[in-house]
Amino acid sequence: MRTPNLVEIENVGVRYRSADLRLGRARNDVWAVRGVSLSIGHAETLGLVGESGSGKSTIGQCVLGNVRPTEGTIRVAGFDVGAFGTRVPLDYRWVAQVVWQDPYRSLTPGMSIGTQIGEPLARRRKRSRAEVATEVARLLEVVGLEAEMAKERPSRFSGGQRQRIAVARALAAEPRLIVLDEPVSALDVISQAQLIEMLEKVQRELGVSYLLISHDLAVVRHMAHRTAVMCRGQLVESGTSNAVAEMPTHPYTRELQDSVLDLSSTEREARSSGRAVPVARQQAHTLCPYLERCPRAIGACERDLPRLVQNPETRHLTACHHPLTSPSA
Ligand SMILES: Nc1ncnc2c1ncn2[C@@H]1O[C@H](COP(=O)(O)OP(=O)(O)OP(=O)(O)O)[C@@H](O)[C@H]1O
Repeated sequence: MRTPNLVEIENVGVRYRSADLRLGRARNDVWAVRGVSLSIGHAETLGLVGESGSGKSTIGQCVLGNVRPTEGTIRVAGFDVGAFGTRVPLDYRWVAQVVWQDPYRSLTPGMSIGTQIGEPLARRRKRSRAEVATEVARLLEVVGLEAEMAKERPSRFSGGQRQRIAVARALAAEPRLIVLDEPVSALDVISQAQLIEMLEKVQRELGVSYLLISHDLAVVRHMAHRTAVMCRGQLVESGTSNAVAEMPTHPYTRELQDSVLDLSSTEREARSSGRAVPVARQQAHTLCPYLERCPRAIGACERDLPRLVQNPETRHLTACHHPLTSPSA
């Protein structure tokens, strides 16, 4: 039976054990994400935005089955992904694939791209060499490259072309979901636009879903049907991409929009003045993750963790005691 959502993430928390602690010293575990609930529909793109360290990649790794959540559940196409052991089952590799920011993470430098795209094809089902070659040519065409390029190695290609090859390799597994972890941030503006257009075309034609991880709200707005905003491991706002971009209700989302670089204005200010960047006061995520930087903080913010509630005007969810569209904003 086809469920309404391909991906269901419920109340997920991930605690990393500190790797560099020597025996005899107290553990200093880090909750990278806490209390995160998200869903992704069939043929839908969910954009996950937030500054560096907000927990986006951790969510992506959980969805891929590479990181096991400490708490909560993750279901993807009927797989209980959160319950996987140390090895991701092969069957699940045909469900979820990834394209990294740096295509060299997905591509092997010394191997022709045809061999690399063909490898999952041959493993997925029995095919003759000729069938694999035909399918590789078709996939290259799907991502806007020429069939003859199959015999070339990755080093011959530009960054944008390498990302197309990485997408073709992911598509060879015939996945239902592709995690796109900062797929365009290493590219120039023109290559970014071309890659986004290609990914959208692939989605329309194949019905694949995307989890798009990015620090760039503009890219996410353009490509994602819905946007979820993360701040220090917590979800602070989510809704349709247009609503979140046009009428952000969480002050952190507004700050992200106003940031030109991948640094918050507070951090830029702090760095230029030599002040220390404020660190989260609470590890247990019992208060708003944005509290110490928020220009709109009120008494309630010092007392309780704001829950995600639906904004009556914009219809999207915001976890804020003093949201931007409240009457007193
Ligand atoms: N393997 C790990 N061990 C310990 N801590 C980790 C590990 N991976 C991530 N973290 C910590 O978890 C938090 C979230 O990191 P994560 O990479 O998920 O954030 P992000 O939003 O994807 O950041 P970036 O955009 O810089 O990749 C950070 O504080 C990070 O230092």
